[in-house]
Amino acid sequence: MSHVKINGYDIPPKTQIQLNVWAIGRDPRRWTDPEEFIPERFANSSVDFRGQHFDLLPFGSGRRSCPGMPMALASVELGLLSLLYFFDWKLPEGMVSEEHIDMEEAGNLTVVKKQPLLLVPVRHH
Ligand code: HEM
Repeated sequence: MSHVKINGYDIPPKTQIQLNVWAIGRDPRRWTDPEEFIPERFANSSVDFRGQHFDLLPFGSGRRSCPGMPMALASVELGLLSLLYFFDWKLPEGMVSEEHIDMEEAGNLTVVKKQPLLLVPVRHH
């Protein structure tokens, strides 16, 4: 690739660039209440996750985007569906409100929950 200039920044050939998609996903100029868990925000939205909209890039974009996307979608949807369809979920004994769930994050290049999520499954099917 040749030398390019983007937004006033010089990018020499062979530079590796890391996009901060975490920050894009929490940008209040792009998202309403970005820190809130509102999955319905995607229900009637034209923003798609397959790499065509740069507001949301869980699988990257372009020719190096994730080739495992179909497998990832099937695994996540099937896993989540099974957990939600077959079980109700209770807080562990001693925890009275979901506000007590520690949502602190850890990590740097990838982010994980600092404390594991502890819930009690109650089978109902
Ligand atoms: C929810 C699950 C997954 C997420 C969020 C995810 C996300 C990503 C992202 C963000 C990239 C980098 C794209 C870029 O550089 O622009 C990537 C690359 C890649 N992913 Fe995934 N991925 C997932 C699951 C999978 C699975 C299940 C496979 C294989 C079975 C897979 C195989 C790959 C490979 C081989 C690359 C490198 C592609 C390249 O550099 O050309 N991923 N993935």
